[in-house]
Amino acid sequence: MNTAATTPDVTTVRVELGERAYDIVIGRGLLAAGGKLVAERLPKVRAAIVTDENVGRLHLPTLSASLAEAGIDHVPVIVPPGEGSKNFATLEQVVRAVLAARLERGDIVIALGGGVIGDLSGFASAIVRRGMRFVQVPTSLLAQVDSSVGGKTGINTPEGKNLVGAFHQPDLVIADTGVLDTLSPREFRAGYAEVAKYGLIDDPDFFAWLEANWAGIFSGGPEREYAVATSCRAKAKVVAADEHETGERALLNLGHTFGHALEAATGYSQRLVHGEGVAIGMALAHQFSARMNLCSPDDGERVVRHLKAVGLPTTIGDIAGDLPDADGLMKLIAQDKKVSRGTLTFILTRGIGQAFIAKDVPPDAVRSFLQEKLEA
Ligand SMILES: NC(=O)c1ccc[n+]([C@@H]2O[C@H](COP(=O)([O-])OP(=O)(O)OC[C@H]3O[C@@H](n4cnc5c(N)ncnc54)[C@H](O)[C@@H]3O)[C@@H](O)[C@H]2O)c1
Ligand SMILES: O=C(O)C(=O)C[C@@H](O)[C@H](O)[C@H](O)COP(=O)(O)O
Ligand SMILES: [Zn+2]
Repeated sequence: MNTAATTPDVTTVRVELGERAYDIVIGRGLLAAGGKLVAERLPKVRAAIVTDENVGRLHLPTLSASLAEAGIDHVPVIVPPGEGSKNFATLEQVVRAVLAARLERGDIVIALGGGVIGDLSGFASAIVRRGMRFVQVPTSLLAQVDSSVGGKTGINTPEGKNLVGAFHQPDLVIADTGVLDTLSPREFRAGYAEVAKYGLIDDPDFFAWLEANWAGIFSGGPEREYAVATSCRAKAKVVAADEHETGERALLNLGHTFGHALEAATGYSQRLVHGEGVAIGMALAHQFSARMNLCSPDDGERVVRHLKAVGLPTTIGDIAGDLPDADGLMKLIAQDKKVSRGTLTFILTRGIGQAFIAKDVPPDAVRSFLQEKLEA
């Protein structure tokens, strides 16, 4: 069970994981209270703040001042922005900087940034001294609604997305919804794909609410806090029930089997950022489900209509430049972590909000579906 306590300014969602339970604190302007929130829960720690050049320029001074005010000694570790930083070289940079600062096992790594920074520095915190404490300060919409929660950390390799990593839960998540005001429209849209995902998995009412209210999320109205908190509650519930993805957590992978293959195929570059891959992947998952007579084609059309309305890509053809052929994409899909004894698992659907885990999906059906989509 997850509990949530709401005040006018701050919403707290608890991730119920026994002795590793933690709070997600959500509200506008929380960055300046970051030091206090950390000190209340983790007294007398030192910290490394890992961030990227963009977020560091915009938001590091506020967090740094608030840590100093709370008496938390800290060092910044700044890496290049973008998916390309989820690699061994940047992991080494972060690990070495944390060691050089002589942080102890009980000290903290703070991820100040989007999902790239969270995944990268979370993995560093999992392996330095066999596991340090970790605080997520997510600054992208995607990180606030998804990647900062649940403890999946890791890096990419040319073979595939997130293939090297560890489950390592944070001790605290501080989501200041105000910092999203500086996010580019493209990155905001990309993060929105993961918000829509929660509706499509098992909450058709939330999807319908999003269809009616998405503009308020983008413009920074109260809809934004509601969408972040609803997404965090949905994710916290799944993570509490299945922390290590032995079962239902795989539902959070809706759209990701296709999406991750497309991200690898585009070299983890700006040609396709993660949330865009997820948007295309969710459209494909609904269309493939209709092809397999699991849901109505109308469901796929509704998903595409909404994702397009917010400006997200929905087809493979929306990706600029060359892509591998269907066999090349199938090779990438075969590296998916849901593959078991060589058979493919996809998250498919019986309709809006009715996703399910489909094992033993016939590869020939996927290949011919992809062939058709590549030619469209
Ligand atoms: N661990 C998980 O459960 C999980 C879940 C979803 C996604 N992910 C991972 O998250 C990554 C994608 O995260 P992302 O979309 O946040 O990408 P990102 O971290 O690359 O951030 C996107 C861009 O926005 C910039 N940015 C971030 N916050 C900003 C702000 N407030 N103002 C201005 N610019 C800002 C960054 O510098 C970057 O250029 C992928 O690697 C994906 O695999 C992990
Ligand atoms: O937390 C999860 O579980 C998810 O699947 C969330 C996804 O949005 C996220 O992209 C995750 O990193 C994908 O996990 P992976 O195990 O397929 O790498
Ligand atoms: Zn994702």
